[in-house]
Amino acid sequence: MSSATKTHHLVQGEVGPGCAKVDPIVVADAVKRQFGGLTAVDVAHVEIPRGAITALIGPNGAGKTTFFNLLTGFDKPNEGTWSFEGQSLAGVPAYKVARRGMVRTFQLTKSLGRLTVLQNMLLGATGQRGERFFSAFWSFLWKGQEQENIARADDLLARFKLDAKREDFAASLSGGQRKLLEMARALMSKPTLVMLDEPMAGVNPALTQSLLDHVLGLKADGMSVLFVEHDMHMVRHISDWVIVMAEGKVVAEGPPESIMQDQAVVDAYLGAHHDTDLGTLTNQEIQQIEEEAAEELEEIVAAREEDKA
Ligand SMILES: Nc1ncnc2c1ncn2[C@@H]1O[C@H](COP(=O)(O)OP(=O)(O)OP(=O)(O)O)[C@@H](O)[C@H]1O
Repeated sequence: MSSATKTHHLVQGEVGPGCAKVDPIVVADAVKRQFGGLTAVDVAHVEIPRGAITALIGPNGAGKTTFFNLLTGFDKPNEGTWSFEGQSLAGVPAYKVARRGMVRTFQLTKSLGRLTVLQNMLLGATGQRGERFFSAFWSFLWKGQEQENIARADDLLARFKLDAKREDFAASLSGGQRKLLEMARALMSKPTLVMLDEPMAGVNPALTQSLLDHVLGLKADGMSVLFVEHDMHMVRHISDWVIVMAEGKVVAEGPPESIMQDQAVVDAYLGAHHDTDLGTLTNQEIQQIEEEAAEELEEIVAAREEDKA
């Protein structure tokens, strides 16, 4: 078992919600997303540090997944600006965001389970709705460098110890192996910022350490990581920085050891979950939103294809 080497000195000036980072990779300003009368995201200012592992935590419905979707171009805010590597990303579609180096993981949906592990990495097959969506998404990124893609996929499968599963249906993988496949797939496009959506959900405790090691490995390879997670063990042990959202806003941020004792954090959780443990929340909502995001991307892809025709 390896232990996490924490990255320090991430902040410039005072620590608190919206504080400036020494070297931010993402900067968001006044980003707001409303659904009808509900304000899901209302982030005044936030900066994600480069070269570090940042956890985005908060109670169910805090707006974490919506914020993920906004940053990565899978959803559009009502207002606000944000930049990645110093360049504005407002209005940039998801596949272009990914091409620029900001990639998020996707949960392995039912239809992707009917593809092999290698096909999942390449996502070249067509047929099912989900497959078409991914195929279109990734083909924009890659533009037909098939041999290179297979070589890269094989390297990644070996690194994530999934090479023996190469020809197996993804549906036959365990929960932990699926998470590894999701991570490996995200790395296909050589990202600089990897955004992991609940990497611990559905993972058998026996595989927990291996998963944590792989996330630490991303940082060791020079990538920045932002993850949404309810598993406080993971947050405490591998994150260098924690950002807390509640009711759409950033209510606290800081290093994990101090954030866990922060009154604003305790209040944010207790306010929404009087009877829930920090570590036992469900990820049902995230799945629902991902499906909605997938539908939206499909529309974007369809619109692009119409443009080309
Ligand atoms: N497409 C949508 N239509 C209507 N309401 C939505 C939509 N997407 C999200 N919401 C609402 O926005 C709020 C924020 O949801 P979001 O899923 O971003 O929170 P979260 O912090 O990721 O929660 P969880 O930890 O449970 O996944 C919730 O009240 C949710 O019901």
